[in-house]
Amino acid sequence: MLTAIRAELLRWRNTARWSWQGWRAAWRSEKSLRQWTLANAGSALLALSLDLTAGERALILALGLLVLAAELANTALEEVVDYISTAQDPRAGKIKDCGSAVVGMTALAAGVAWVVVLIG
Ligand SMILES: Nc1ncnc2c1ncn2[C@@H]1O[C@H](COP(=O)(O)OP(=O)(O)OP(=O)(O)O)[C@@H](O)[C@H]1O
Repeated sequence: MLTAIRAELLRWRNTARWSWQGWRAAWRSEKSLRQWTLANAGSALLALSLDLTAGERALILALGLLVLAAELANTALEEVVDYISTAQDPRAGKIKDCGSAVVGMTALAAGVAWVVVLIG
């Protein structure tokens, strides 16, 4: 039992380490991740300083993190496409454009949440 718990803790530690590695690699190469992180920090600061309910704050903070997650997934998609081939192909373009649209949709969701929270 103790061995199984130890193995599971080790697995979590490795998962956290590899996730951090992924974040750092994306941070180095992706200007848009850095820009979204900055925008998200501003949004989070605003959400924490305004007189919002806990639910409203939770929504704004969670959607902000979702934008960053989408940007990471988009980066992963782009890397996979370029790893397979850097040749021009409409399917490669479609994959990249859909990845980009995922980020756009999450950003739109965060924007809509802000508008509804502020205006109602
Ligand atoms: N291998 C490819 N084949 C066809 N079209 C491609 C290919 N690679 C990129 N494109 C298209 O070229 C345009 C620019 O894509 P690219 O990945 O270079 O943008 P990017 O500036 O790196 O995007 P992001 O800001 O999301 O990192 C997109 O419309 C994309 O679909």
